[in-house]
Amino acid sequence: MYHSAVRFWQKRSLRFWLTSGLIMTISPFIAFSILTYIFVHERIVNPLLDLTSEQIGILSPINELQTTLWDVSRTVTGFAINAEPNLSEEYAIQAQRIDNAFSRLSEASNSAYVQLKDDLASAQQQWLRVAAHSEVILREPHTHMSPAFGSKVITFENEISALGYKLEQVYEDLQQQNEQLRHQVLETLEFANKMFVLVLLSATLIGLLGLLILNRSLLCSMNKLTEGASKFATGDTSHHIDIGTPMEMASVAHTFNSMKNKIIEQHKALELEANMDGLTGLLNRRKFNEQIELELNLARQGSYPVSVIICDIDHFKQFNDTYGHLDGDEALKAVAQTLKNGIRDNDKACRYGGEEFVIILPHCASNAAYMIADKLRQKVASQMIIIEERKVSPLTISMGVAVFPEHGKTSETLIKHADQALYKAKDHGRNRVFMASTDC
Ligand SMILES: Nc1nc2c(ncn2[C@@H]2O[C@H](COP(=O)(O)OP(=O)(O)OP(=O)(O)O)[C@@H](O)[C@H]2O)c(=O)[nH]1
Repeated sequence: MYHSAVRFWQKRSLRFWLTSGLIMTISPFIAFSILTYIFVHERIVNPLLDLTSEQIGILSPINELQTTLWDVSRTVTGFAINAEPNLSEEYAIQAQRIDNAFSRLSEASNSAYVQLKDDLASAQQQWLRVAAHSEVILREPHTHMSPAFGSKVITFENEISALGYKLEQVYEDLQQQNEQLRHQVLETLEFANKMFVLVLLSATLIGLLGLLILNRSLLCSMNKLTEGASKFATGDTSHHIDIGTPMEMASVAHTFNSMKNKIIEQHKALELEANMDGLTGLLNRRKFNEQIELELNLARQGSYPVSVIICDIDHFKQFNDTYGHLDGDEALKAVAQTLKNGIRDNDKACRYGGEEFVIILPHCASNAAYMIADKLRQKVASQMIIIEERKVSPLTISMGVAVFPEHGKTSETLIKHADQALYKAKDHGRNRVFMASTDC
């Protein structure tokens, strides 16, 4: 379990870690904006909305009060004019309704502001006065309108008008405040919503921008580095990793490029060493075997001749015996240099072994090959060997020439025929060139 969890995390990419880091960085801002949004709703918007609902709850009983008050006014003045006894009962119902409305109002305005409570309390006092006046009028057993009764009715009308006016004032004030409050709540709500969306959007945009910057600066460079390294690992040595930014990655890329160039140089040096004969500087036998196959393949495809010349220094044992092995090495180097200098750039001179050399001449038919071989032979024969700053007699070489395809179609048969021609040259007195015969 622990190991699989470790493996899971180890397999996560750099992009994963960067994205996670970025999300973790912006998440406090998002959390903060969500909490602020909730806070604004819970602590500001919702209480304000409750308050407006409460005010609406107050407006309706006030409205009912106003209507009933007009009914009372009609009932009492009606009684004063007509003295109908059933109006007293009607008044009692209306008064009860007003009392109920006042008690509902006092319950509903529990958390309302002080001014409203004062206004309602004063309205209730006024109502008590109106009720007292009403009861006095309704108790009066009159048959005609006396001046005293008339003055009571006028007082009642003044009181009830004042109460009606007062209630209208309270109603309008409350309605106005309610409108203002509702407007304020809606503005706050709109602002909170806008801020919330703005914070969320900017956090997302910042996150995306951060990802984009990281992607361009780090991940792209990282990908270039990985791509360069894998190309190099698969043998593409020409690919150059080009990273400008960030500085650290550019430095890694520069170091990688330098390291790659160094490895290429070392590889070339090793390859050269592996293909070269240490003493003479010519290609060695291993490289010759590779090269002859290559040239013969090309010649088969291009249908052109390839000549092979095998050379062997004459009486080299004797030279060694006379001057010593070290001077023999010097002589071998001198002969090798003469051979190399006497051929074209496309031709290949190799040390076949001991004091034996082999030369590959692509695009060279038998006549030309013979002439080249003889020219080389003459050059070697005419070149004085210098031993310890004194000239000694030149060495001579014997040579056998075989040509693809007339003397052989494979490297083995070509070498075999060239070798046989070389033996003939030795047999016929050395320092000469022999062409392989087609019948051997
Ligand atoms: N100094 C030196 N001598 C070498 C080297 N490789 C081979 N030899 C010598 O070359 C000589 C070859 O002798 P042989 O095979 O008898 O041939 P030769 O004396 O040249 O006689 P022919 O080929 O018949 O003319 C031997 O004495 C080898 O020791 C080398 O790298 N350096």
